[in-house]
Amino acid sequence: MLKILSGNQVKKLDSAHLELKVISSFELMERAAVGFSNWWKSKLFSKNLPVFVFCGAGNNGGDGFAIARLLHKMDYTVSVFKCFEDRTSLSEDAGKNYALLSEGIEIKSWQEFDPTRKGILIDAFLGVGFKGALRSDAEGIIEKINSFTGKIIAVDIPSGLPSDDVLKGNCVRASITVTFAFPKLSLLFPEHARNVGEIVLVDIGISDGEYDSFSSSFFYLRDRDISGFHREFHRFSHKGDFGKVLLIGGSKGKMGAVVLSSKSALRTGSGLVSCKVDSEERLILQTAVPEAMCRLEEKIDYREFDAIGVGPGLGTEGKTALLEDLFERYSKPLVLDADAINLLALNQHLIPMIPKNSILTPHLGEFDRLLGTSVNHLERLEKAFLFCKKWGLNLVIKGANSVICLADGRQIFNSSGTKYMATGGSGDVLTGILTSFLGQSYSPEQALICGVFHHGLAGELAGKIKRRGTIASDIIEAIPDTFIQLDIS
Ligand SMILES: NC(=O)C1=CN([C@@H]2O[C@H](COP(=O)(O)OP(=O)(O)OC[C@H]3O[C@@H](n4cnc5c(N)ncnc54)[C@H](OP(=O)(O)O)[C@@H]3O)[C@@H](O)[C@H]2O)[C@@H](O)CC1
Ligand SMILES: [K+]
Repeated sequence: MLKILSGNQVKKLDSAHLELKVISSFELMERAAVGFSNWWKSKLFSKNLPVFVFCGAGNNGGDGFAIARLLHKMDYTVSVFKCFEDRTSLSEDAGKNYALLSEGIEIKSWQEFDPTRKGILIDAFLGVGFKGALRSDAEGIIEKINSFTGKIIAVDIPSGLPSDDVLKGNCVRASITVTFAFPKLSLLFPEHARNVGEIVLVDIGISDGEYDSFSSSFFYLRDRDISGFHREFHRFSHKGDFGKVLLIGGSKGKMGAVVLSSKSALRTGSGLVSCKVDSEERLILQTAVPEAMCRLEEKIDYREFDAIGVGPGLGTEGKTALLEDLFERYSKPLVLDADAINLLALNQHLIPMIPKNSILTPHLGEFDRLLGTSVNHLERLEKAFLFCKKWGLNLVIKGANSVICLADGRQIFNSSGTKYMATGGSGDVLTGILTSFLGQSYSPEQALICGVFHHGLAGELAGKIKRRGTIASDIIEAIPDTFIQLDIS
């Protein structure tokens, strides 16, 4: 997993890398620009569209000059718009790249830019070196950039966005942000989605091991990380190895939730899936998911099960005793979702009884009900951190870039997923996946890392075909393909 460092650590990481690899900071900037232009090439942007590169005086601007040079070489019509006065001294590497701009590249001042022109704008005005409140001259530049109606692509971070904090002032509204080495923390906050757009991560050759000496509790989860967290099964594996799981949920009018969770547990590989549902409603489940069994007795021996997920469609009315009884009679980590979380919010005295290392999967509304409203995502992350540490629990804050908050304090941002997953039942699918992995003897950490990533990937695969028409059942149908895509047997 990639560590997410703070803006202040970026310079130190760079210096450490330059020392280790004996390359110059100029070469590192060149790698960033080459990485950007390789991504650009892959997007096949039309050469009929002129490219406007807004460059500041620091190294972010230096990236911009280098990108302008490389795109010009690729036969694009490139103009550079200087976001600084002629008397301003540029950072050393920005100065070198400015001097390398070839003749065919038009160089103008930002005031001369006509925002009604057609083209693509590259924002290399301010990067992670932006500090404090925006100066008034910078405000004007950002307003000018944002008045452009075409596509805006931010280099490293949209100008004006602080790398580790919540946006307080004005900031470039990019539709794509191409970020170097690791995604800056603030790119992953939901309140910045309109400024950041799609995130593209460009590798600049800093290996994972080089992050070891930097401390951070934030991580970024990518597809290459996943196979290392999976368990392997062999020829002699039997149904029992794949786990016997129980899902508790489903009440009148809410049976769909447990239908989705149980199907998703089966598609994730569970050997045996049983459901504890209201007995009058059982036919719905048995018709929709014939592979699942119904357990209708009042007092189930929970110890029969390798894993239990509770909450989808459960309802809250008269269900507190069920939860309390479950906590008393089952000691393995549980998956708690939806109404199980709502019940905990209403009965906070039950929280200390939750089996250690259990997993809670609130969406933002459930999170607020459980832990109170937060003014922003940073506060939400802090609340989750304190909650997980205090009670020895794990929690997923669901959303774009869902965050896995582990009991040991690490917070892992997921990279898979799509806007098309914002559909009813998507969370019930995650509950099924997580319960299934726990039942296959994955540790809660393994189950979370694999489960959250596979869930997002299944959504991506379904969304590619169904777009806005994606429904939770499509996500379930795509789960098997995620194993193929990640080459997990
Ligand atoms: N490993 C990596 O990730 C690599 C990183 N690289 C790149 O380097 C970037 C970081 O470069 P950096 O440190 O030079 O700072 P940068 O973002 O250009 O900002 C400095 C400029 O901002 C200005 N400024 C500051 N505050 C301001 C305010 N409140 N309001 C207005 N202006 C303000 C400040 O002005 P000054 O205060 O000096 O007058 C100065 O002009 C990074 O984001 C990435 O793009 C790659 O090249 C290679 C590998
Ligand atoms: K920028």
